[in-house]
Amino acid sequence: MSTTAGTRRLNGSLRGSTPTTRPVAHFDLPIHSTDSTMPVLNGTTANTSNGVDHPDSDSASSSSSTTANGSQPRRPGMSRKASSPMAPAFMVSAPGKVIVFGEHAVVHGKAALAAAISLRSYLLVTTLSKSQRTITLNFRDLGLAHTWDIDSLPWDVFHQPSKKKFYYDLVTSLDPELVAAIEPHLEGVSKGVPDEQRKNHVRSASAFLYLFLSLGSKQSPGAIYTLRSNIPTGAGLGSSASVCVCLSSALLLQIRTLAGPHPDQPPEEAETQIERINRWAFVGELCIHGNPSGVDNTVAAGGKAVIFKRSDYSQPPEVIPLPDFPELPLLLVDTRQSRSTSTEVAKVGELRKHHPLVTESILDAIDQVTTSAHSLISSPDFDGASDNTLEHFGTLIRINHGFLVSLGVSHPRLERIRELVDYADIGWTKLTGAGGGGCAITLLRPDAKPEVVRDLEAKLAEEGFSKYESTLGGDGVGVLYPAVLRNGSDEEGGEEIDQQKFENAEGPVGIERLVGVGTGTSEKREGWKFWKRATQ
Ligand SMILES: Nc1ncnc2c1ncn2[C@@H]1O[C@H](COP(=O)(O)OP(=O)(O)OP(=O)(O)O)[C@@H](O)[C@H]1O
Ligand SMILES: C[C@@](O)(CCO)CC(=O)[O-]
Repeated sequence: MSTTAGTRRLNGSLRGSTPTTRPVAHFDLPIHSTDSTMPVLNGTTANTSNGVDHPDSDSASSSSSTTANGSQPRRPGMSRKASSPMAPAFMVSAPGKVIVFGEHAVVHGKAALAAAISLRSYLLVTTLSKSQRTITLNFRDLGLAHTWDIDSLPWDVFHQPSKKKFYYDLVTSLDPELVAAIEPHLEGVSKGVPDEQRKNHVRSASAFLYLFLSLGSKQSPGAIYTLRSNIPTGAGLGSSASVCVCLSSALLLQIRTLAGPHPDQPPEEAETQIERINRWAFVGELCIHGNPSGVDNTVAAGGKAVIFKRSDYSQPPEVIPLPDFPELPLLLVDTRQSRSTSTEVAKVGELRKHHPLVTESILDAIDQVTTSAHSLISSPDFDGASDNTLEHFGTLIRINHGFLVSLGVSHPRLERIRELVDYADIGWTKLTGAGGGGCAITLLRPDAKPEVVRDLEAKLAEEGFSKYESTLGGDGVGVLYPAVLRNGSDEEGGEEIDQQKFENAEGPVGIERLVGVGTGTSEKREGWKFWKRATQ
């Protein structure tokens, strides 16, 4: 199989260039919809005061609180129809990822090889009527619901001429003054929720607010941002990056700065849109992680598989798309041991500080492993199904895991998965993502007997591990605008994905069945459009 070998510095065309004309979305985004059938979500406005939850107020429970035990809060009410919303509801979706080679090393400027998975996050944006001046985060998986008054947010700080960033800017670090301006607005988020859980809520809320204040304005329409994800949180599968790509693309669409996606869109133009989304998703990742490399959001935005390297953080990364990344027989197993990426990344940072030479050698060796894998799949006679190729690839997987153990980012539960696979002698295993728990990938030997694989899977289940079905190398960020799936003919109209249906969809299968894109849906339902990464 062939691979495109050309390295491109993404963003190059965007960096520092101020477009003379403001790009207008090819999207047909009506600002003042007259669609009176659109449900208007009203429960949000009455319950806020300067964006702080009122856990003891009756009304707050419906819109701006998180239940103390972390269970799903009651959703924003849908009881009353007011004036028409400012725009129809729309949905965006982005995939998670697996890192096949190079996690952690990539934070320190080395290469990584990563691919999109078919587990995805979905964000429904429901725009409110003109009089409703609030924004609500309704992040169902976390049980986070919070509402802010738009007018009470620190626009003056974000819009100072020396601070103001534009949608086409390259932002590579958070501005401490802007972070400080947001902090008071995070104080009311999920008060009363246990500390560990609350930290997750605050991280997600801070990513949202930073992006909303950077990209929006005081005139932004009120909206409800409802997120559901089929990617397990904190499992190494890029859940945070997928969420950040959804937020970034939704906000950029709302301010009409994205062209497409469109089936006839020239690849270079699609690449520019992906990059624009990716840049702001990285800013969201900075809020959640502290020190991300950007590989996760790059894969979540552009999909497929890539080699990624960022040696200079003030510059865009080098990204080499791998359009013909092979369909590898991978087993994806979750330890169900949650951890935070920022903690694991910090551990390696500490190790590097105390043992600079040794740590640098390990990181260099991981780089060699990634380079070797890249050369293998780029070679003209590469055959992803041949025994020799898989043996070579598998050995690299095993070696990479060993280095990650040396860096101190494995976990006894990850080692248990590896041990069980090694005993069964059916493949090569490594942790994927940040480690410290999370997921492992196993590349199965071509001659692995189905009954042995079945026995292993049963054993893994018995010991409390779970397994995910996922294909690699799928689409990146996509849009369903408006949030209507056209199942039948035009005369029959389409099925609208409204707030209630989205919130009530049961589990991953129910969500995928409703939205029509993801692992269990063999083909995407009509209406979804994806920006396609240029491959040359
Ligand atoms: N479904 C979700 N809804 C809202 N926020 C989420 C969701 N999933 C993840 N997050 C945010 O991302 C954080 C977890 O990110 P973390 O990087 O630790 O895990 P990950 O992205 O799954 O793993 P990795 O970075 O190793 O791939 C959470 O604390 C939360 O702030
Ligand atoms: C551990 C890490 O390399 C991968 C997390 O998916 C962190 C990063 O690249 O940001």
